[in-house]
Amino acid sequence: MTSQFDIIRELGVEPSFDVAHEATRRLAFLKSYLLRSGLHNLVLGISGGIDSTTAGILAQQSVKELRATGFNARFIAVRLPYGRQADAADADAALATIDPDLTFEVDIAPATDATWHSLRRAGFASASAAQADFLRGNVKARQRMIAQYALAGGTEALVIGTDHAAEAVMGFFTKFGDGAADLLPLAGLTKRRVRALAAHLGAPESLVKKIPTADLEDLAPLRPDEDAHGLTYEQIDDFLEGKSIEPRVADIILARYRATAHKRALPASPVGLHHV
Ligand SMILES: Nc1ncnc2c1ncn2[C@@H]1O[C@H](COP(=O)(O)OP(=O)(O)OC[C@H]2O[C@@H]([n+]3cccc(C(=O)O)c3)[C@H](O)[C@@H]2O)[C@@H](O)[C@H]1O
Ligand SMILES: Nc1ncnc2c1ncn2[C@@H]1O[C@H](COP(=O)(O)OP(=O)(O)OP(=O)(O)O)[C@@H](O)[C@H]1O
Ligand SMILES: [Mg+2]
Repeated sequence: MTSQFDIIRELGVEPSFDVAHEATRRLAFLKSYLLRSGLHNLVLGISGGIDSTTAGILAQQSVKELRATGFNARFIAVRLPYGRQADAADADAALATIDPDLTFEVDIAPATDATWHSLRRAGFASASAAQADFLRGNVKARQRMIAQYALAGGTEALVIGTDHAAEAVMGFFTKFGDGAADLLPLAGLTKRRVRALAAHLGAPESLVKKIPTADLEDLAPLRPDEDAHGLTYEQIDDFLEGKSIEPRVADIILARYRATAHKRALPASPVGLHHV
């Protein structure tokens, strides 16, 4: 049976955290991977949340440092609102901090709505309005993936993902949506460590302290992730940092980890290598 300490090891959460060291290590990772990839650019969706702000600052810094060595590299930020985004001002603040080489804004509403209407026309009916809203949320996350990969394909770029240990342990991402990426510079970090890294890199305090939200549901705009988890990030982070955890909390996390194993693995196949 998988234990708290197996998960800590599997997700690569370090026993101690030195913010300056982590910033340097993660910048070095982005630079060396991009250099060896044969490509030149990095693409990332900027939501106005702290994860994409942090990854965006790292991405912009990494291409700047590569350019200083004579390698031609750029960071391409993408705004991907579904129509009008309630916290658009936070996305503007994130972009002002990151100062990307290039910014695109792609509205995912037409593609999301067209997919949904075609499904309905084909006879697909969801069980309830709440289920429809949830499923449409995952369609939004996958439309964001489609837009980022189209931009990457057309600009010799790699797609950055923002998954970190606190989302990975809960499987809190859309499979092949925001879970799809080429590089994960925040891997292994707890949410509080992402915030510490963001503060170290100069992110505004309002974003460092912002309430995390997937913001995928029309029926619950800006719904805090913690509502969906039924747990706080403090509890999830304590679990991942090896602290002593209330058994009820540990049981919820262990159950989520087991139920979402397929999202952290390659697709299952009969050749046996990729079973979860
Ligand atoms: N045992 C198994 N083996 C292999 N595949 C399995 C499987 N069980 C389900 N599946 C597949 O996985 C699918 C379900 O996964 P998925 O489609 O991802 O859907 P699901 O995990 O149900 O929903 C995604 C969750 O992630 C949250 N999210 C999404 C995007 C961003 C963020 C954020 O933090 O910003 C959070 C979202 O709020 C929601 O709670 C199933 O429809 C099925 O196709
Ligand atoms: N409206 C959006 N515009 C652009 N990218 C988005 C948008 N919503 C989500 N994304 C992308 O999907 C990723 C996953 O969303 P997630 O909510 O986990 O991260 P975040 O918004 O950056 O931070 P937080 O989890 O604290 O809200 C984001 O980091 C971003 O790359
Ligand atoms: Mg968010």
